[in-house]
Amino acid sequence: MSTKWPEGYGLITLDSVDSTMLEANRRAATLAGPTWIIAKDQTAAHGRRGRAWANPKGNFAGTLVLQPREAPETVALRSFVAALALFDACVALTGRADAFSLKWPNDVLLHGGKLAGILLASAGQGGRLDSLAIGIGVNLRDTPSASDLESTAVGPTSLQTLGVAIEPDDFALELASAYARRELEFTTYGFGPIREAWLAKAARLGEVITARTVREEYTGSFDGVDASGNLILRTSKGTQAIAAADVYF
Ligand SMILES: O=C(O)CCCC[C@@H]1SC[C@@H]2NC(=O)N[C@@H]21
Repeated sequence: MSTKWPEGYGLITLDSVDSTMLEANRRAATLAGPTWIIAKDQTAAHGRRGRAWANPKGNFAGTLVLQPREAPETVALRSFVAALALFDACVALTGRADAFSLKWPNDVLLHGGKLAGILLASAGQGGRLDSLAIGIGVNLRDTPSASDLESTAVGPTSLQTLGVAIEPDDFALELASAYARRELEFTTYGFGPIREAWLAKAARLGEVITARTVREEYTGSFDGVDASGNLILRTSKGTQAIAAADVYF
């Protein structure tokens, strides 16, 4: 059976935009339901911690805008929901479950290289969120050049390296459908099954990794992810639960 656009999800497609994240911010108040904003080209795409995101045409770039009802800490767990949906879409389109893995908090790796990144941004006031924007970039065809990346970053890769040519529109359909399924799982059963599924695909679980926060660096055994989505690292100074960091292998 061919994949269908998920019921209840809107779609806005743009030829060119500065960033689908900025477009999501401009449009959020006018959107009544979950909506994907997808662009063929972005002129000012950005990633986590304000880094530039290279977005050559032929790769996938989109932002899903949601109107969440939960507390902010629950809303933030959608970073794992989105990562799993990305994983699902990649497997559905390539048939290669063995090739992909997940890197905390929300990168998708292909044979250990960075295939896709996710960026979350929320808007709201007084402890209540009015909207959540989940930005997703996937190297379908091209990878950024090494000179555009930090020397310590995981090297980039693309789906093309698997010998499959996937058009952005086809990827969008598969991703939107996978996201809708994972979102339903999350809102019905909570974070538990999402966390289990994420851990089953986690890269370097049980191995020694380094997490760099704004102020500190921790190296230790990657013991898992807790019920709040924190990275659990067993270090020589004890077990650390880390809420936000860049991870290095
Ligand atoms: O790994 C990261 O740092 C996250 C990268 C997120 C990039 C996507 S591309 C679509 C959306 N628009 C942006 O400007 N950023 C996100």
